[in-house]
Amino acid sequence: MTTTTEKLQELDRQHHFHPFTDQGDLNKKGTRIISKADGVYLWDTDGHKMLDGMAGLWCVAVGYGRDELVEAARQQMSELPYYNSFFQCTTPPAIKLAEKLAEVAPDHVNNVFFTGSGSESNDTVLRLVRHYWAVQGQPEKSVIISRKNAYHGSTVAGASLGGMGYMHKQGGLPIPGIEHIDQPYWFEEGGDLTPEEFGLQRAQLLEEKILELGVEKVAAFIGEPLQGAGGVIIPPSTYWPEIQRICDKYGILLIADEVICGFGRTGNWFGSDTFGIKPDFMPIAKGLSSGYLPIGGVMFSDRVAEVLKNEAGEINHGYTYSGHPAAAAVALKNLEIIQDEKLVERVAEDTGPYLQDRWQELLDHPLVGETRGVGLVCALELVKDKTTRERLAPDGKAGGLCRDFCTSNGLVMRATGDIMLISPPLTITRDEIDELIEKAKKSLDDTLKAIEAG
Ligand SMILES: Cc1ncc(COP(=O)(O)O)c(CNc2cccc(C(=O)O)c2)c1O
Repeated sequence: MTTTTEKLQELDRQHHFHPFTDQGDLNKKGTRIISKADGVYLWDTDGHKMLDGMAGLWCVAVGYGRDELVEAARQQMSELPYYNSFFQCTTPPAIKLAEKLAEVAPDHVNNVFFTGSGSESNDTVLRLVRHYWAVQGQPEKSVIISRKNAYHGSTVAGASLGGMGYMHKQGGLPIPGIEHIDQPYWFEEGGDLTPEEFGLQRAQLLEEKILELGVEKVAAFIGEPLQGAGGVIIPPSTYWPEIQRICDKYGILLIADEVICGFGRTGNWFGSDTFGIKPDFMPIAKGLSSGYLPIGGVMFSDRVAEVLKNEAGEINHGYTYSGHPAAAAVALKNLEIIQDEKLVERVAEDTGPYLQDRWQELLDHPLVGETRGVGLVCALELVKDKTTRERLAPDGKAGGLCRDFCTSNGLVMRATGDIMLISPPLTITRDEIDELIEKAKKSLDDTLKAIEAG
């Protein structure tokens, strides 16, 4: 008898192409169909329960099953399901969300342009940055410097700003005017340097690139406070202060991509607060609405707003769903929940430190070469040799094995290469963190046994 899962898998196989997927390979295996969620837990159509260590895709900040968000969507949809913010129009939820964002953002950042995703936010950033300089008589000041292994989305500009070579190969990217410097990834690339020496060295590559290109050509630098999809690469403490110094010295704009780091993930409202960055632009998405409805945005400083308001004339850019009222209403309620439940403070003072302490226990495992994390985002490196940091062969196999063991053990953990990542909902409790760690330990043991069995 064909089960519901099998029927759905067959339809999925016939019609549905998935993101970042080898579709032929997936069709042989069949998809896992996630059908229910509550709190920090997911269930698939076979009833398999999993602790969602990834909060969906880094985004479900307030956890699943929040009826307040459902009610916010229902109410807004029943009043006004959609209207745009073109033609001198706007809607109450878009206004109120913009006000709330200004309230929680760094003091000098009080302006937002709404989008539908993080990628659209970074496409917007590229156009606004270039326009900002052009209206001031410097149209040639258009190059944006980014990092290798950065992730800034999957649109043409988003993928070009990103530094993932395997994405650039599909579609003839990056587009002109985007440069990539080496990343501050000490574990893989630091060699014998101390993290502090390495952080300074990698930050100074920005100054070298600016001087190579000519400061009159360089518009901005873009970076995630910590690189998320690239493997939760947390820069050494010397990195961001040096980046900020260089941006200030040469007067280039600083773009802090807060799509993952925003809204409490690192123990502050923004990663920029945690790493001491003073951004001119902050792309946002994900935790903005806890993923309940798609919405993103670009927040920017008063200094930038002054030029865009008073010298730029009409900004010929925007999206149908910029400021979508139902998405904005959900995002507003989401931020109110984060405030009312003091989730940012909880991450900073309670569950964040607790998770980081427990996560460090994994360093005792023979497969783990490094554990790292901040707030409620963590990574661990799977290695063959803890001392030399030698990788396992072939690259990525151990990560895939560990991820699959996690899933069967009832835990969603992300693998990028041989780096294991977690980024759970901000509402996770200490007991649920204990469960996460125990399942991670069991999955590491299962992975070691499988590797030893060859
Ligand atoms: C820093 C950053 N900037 C922009 C984007 C693009 O956002 P959208 O996807 O909403 O267009 C992201 C998205 N980050 C992202 C998206 C999908 C998968 C994974 C993964 O870690 O597997 C990470 C991101 O992490």
